Amino acid sequence: MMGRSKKISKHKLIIAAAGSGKTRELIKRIKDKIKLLPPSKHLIVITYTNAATNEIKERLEEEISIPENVFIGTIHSFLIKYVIKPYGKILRLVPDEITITDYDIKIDSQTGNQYYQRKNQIINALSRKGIITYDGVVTLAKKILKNDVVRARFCKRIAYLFVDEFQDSDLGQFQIFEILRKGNCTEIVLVGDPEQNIMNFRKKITNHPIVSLQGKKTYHVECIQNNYRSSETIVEFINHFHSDIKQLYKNKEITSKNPIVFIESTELNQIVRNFNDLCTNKEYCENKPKKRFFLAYENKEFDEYRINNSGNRESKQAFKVIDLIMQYLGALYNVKKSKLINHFNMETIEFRKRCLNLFFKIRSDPNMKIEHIITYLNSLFPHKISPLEENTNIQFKIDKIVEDFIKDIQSIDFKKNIDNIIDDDYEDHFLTIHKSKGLQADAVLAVASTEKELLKWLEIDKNKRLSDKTDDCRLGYVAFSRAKEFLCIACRKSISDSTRQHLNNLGVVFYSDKTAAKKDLTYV
Ligand SMILES: Nc1ncnc2c1ncn2[C@@H]1O[C@H](COP(=O)(O)OP(=O)(O)OP(=O)(O)O)[C@@H](O)[C@H]1O
Repeated sequence: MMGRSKKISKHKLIIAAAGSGKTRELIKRIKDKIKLLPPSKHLIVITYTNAATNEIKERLEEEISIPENVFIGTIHSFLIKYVIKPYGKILRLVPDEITITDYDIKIDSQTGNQYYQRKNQIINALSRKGIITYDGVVTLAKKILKNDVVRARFCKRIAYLFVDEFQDSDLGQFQIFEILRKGNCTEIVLVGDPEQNIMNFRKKITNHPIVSLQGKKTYHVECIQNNYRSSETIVEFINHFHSDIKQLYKNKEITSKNPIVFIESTELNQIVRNFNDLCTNKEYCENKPKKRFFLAYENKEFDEYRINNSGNRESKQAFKVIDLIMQYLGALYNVKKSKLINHFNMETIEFRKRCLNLFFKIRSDPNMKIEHIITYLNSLFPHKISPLEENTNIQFKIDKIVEDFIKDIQSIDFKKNIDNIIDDDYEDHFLTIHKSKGLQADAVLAVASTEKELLKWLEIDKNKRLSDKTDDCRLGYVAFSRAKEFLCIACRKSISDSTRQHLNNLGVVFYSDKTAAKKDLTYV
């Protein structure tokens, strides 16, 4: 609590953990400030990615028309528009023609300051020639802003600055925000989550300002404690790992109480199989999850599974019908089943929809003639099966395949499979944890490659989490907090008794094929 005599800073640092609705909060505050924005001043929203830029623009546009003096974009595009283009030439720091490249300068065998000095020399030499690298944008902007007149003008122009995903700003970017704060003309709102600072591999910052600013008076700190994304069990679980916030479960629509499950296998195919089985096992997962994330530090973690299951990545049960249709389509179009989607050049979801149309068409008329099915297939998919094939052997073959196809489709136990059939928007996403940031899924499987990595994910000591330079602790938090209803964890190496005990203390339940056999579970 602030003492009475202490002035509360007009600048705000909003700490908002996973699933707290940061974007919604940000948009609300931006809208409020747009109302107060004089036409001669600007409001700036800094985002971390182009996708985030588009999302904020789209969501704002749903409610208001965005005025000309509102800028939403990455720090780089902001600095190019507001610093480099207007002032770089006047100060003769860049020539008339400039080219911005995303080329990254890599220098070997030099460390620390030496590395940065050398890198800056190259960046400066290139920018004098009009070639501005991605890294060079911030460096050049800071150089331009050293000029007192330019800095004062720049600061005066900007009335409001919002920074989304502040935890991902590096020191150079933070120095720009500091220039604006010290300029005293700008009100600043920084929004972020210290526990989701996972971009440190770019530039090591031991004590990121999102942490250090919390102990200072320059920013008034606000915490958003609500979690609108996850079930009560998941909110409780992820609370163990957040260093600043204990979140409150707020999405009362998620009533399921699915446990957090540790899958005991170390073999990837089996881990994935167990996970998909658990997703359809009401004892563990009340509602069958439609969107499933498979997360690991590296993409290649799941390669082994994906290669073995290409074209059929999804759970066997959910895709029995689609799989059967694909088998026949493969035979009719003379293409390998796994190559069909590519062959038709279609999105997976679109392809599945058409398969289902075909399914319902065949089911709708038990006496449908072979040539009608072929005509229908020709209207459904971009390549033709010609019923007038001159070679009668081939024609006979096609007829026979279609005949068997009809029989098989008719014989499917409709009631038993209908849930799976209409499950056409079932989605599997294999992602690195980094890529999953900002996204959410009904069910998440997070696979650690070693016990050491797993233990980092499960670290509950705040100081150890804060001093983790590798991001591993926070990567665990990001992975776990993507889940709405169901979270499973696994490890590719066997784990020790003490790790089991730790998982146990965290309320995690264990699952293996043996557990299933013991319980004699029947899957949906
Ligand atoms: N005020 C709210 N009321 C109800 N639902 C909300 C509210 N704010 C957000 N949500 C919903 O909660 C979910 C999580 O929100 P969102 O993805 O914006 O969180 P976030 O803070 O960006 O999380 P993360 O940092 O993990 O990406 C979304 O499904 C969103 O629609």
